[in-house]
Amino acid sequence: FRTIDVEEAYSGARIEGDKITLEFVKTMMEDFKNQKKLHKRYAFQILHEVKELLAPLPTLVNVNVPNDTHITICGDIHGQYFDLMNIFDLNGLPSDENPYLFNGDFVDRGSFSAEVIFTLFAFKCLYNSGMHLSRGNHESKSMNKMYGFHGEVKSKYNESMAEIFSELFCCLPLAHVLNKRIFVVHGGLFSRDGVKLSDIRSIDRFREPPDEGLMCELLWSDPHPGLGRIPSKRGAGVAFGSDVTQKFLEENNLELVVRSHEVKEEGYEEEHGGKLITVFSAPNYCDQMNNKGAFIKFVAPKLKPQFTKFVSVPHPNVRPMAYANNIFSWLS
Ligand SMILES: O=C(O)c1nn[nH]c1-c1ccccc1
Ligand SMILES: [Mn+2]
Ligand SMILES: [Mn+2]
Repeated sequence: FRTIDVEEAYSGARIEGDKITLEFVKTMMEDFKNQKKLHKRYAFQILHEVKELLAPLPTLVNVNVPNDTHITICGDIHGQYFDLMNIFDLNGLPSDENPYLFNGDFVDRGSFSAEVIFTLFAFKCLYNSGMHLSRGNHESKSMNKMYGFHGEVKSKYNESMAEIFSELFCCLPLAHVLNKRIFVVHGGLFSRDGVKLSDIRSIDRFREPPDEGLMCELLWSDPHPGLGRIPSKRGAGVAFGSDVTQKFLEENNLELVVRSHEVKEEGYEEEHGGKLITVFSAPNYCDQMNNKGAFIKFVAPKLKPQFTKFVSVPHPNVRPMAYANNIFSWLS
């Protein structure tokens, strides 16, 4: 990226002296609010830097939340940049003192996905322990080609940048554990008993999500209110019951599963007798679902979930899926 010159006429956010600063990120967020694009030089610089932070991470990341501090968990954002800005208005900007964990599905569907992911990645570069990112099933090349992110990046930036995003998504961790007690993952649990945290840590995540196995199920599974396992309506992952959640928690000495991946009318839902929480942070999803968004704040040492619900905010007149290039994806 250092070989890309920045024209005099460029009036947008600039990274001075090779260091990403809070001032740069704030200016970039303002530019994005005004539908301005980040200069390719700085865009490639963020992607280069964040790869160096993501690639060395373990596939299962242990996050420590010291006593009397907190962490905020957000679910699917799906390119709804103006609702992401609203979350930061409600709950403060990310920082080492106000850390966030975004639990996958940052992109696709909403037509401001590039702005969402550049903002999340820039905060990761700025405050490494203030921004944690889990992979969702939409952080994948096949989904991005069908549901808009690939087309959006090609349209706003270029094809090579779209390829770099696909590479970067393969570096994202697949799950996090807060204080060795709360398991956070985008999709859910498994088609077999006996999965240990060490099995998850051992997954080779540097690939597109497979159609079956632990990595697929972490990104695709859904809870169901009954017992046992039934086939998933999505054709990937499994629908797992409250006994499956209970057994997984017991076998791994955990207290709670927090996952996302499903729209919820109130933005969140406590299921499986309170042992599993779904949190979804894209309000009025696709400009049509009329759902609320939510985020969860956990304060140590109790780590009792504190829910905040919120409604959607206005956004510029660009419809969801505006960059999807597959007519069938407009029909779904
Ligand atoms: O696009 C979504 O809403 C979504 N979020 N997670 N998974 C999906 C999805 C997957 C396949 C087909 C349709 C939606
Ligand atoms: Mn989703
Ligand atoms: Mn999902």
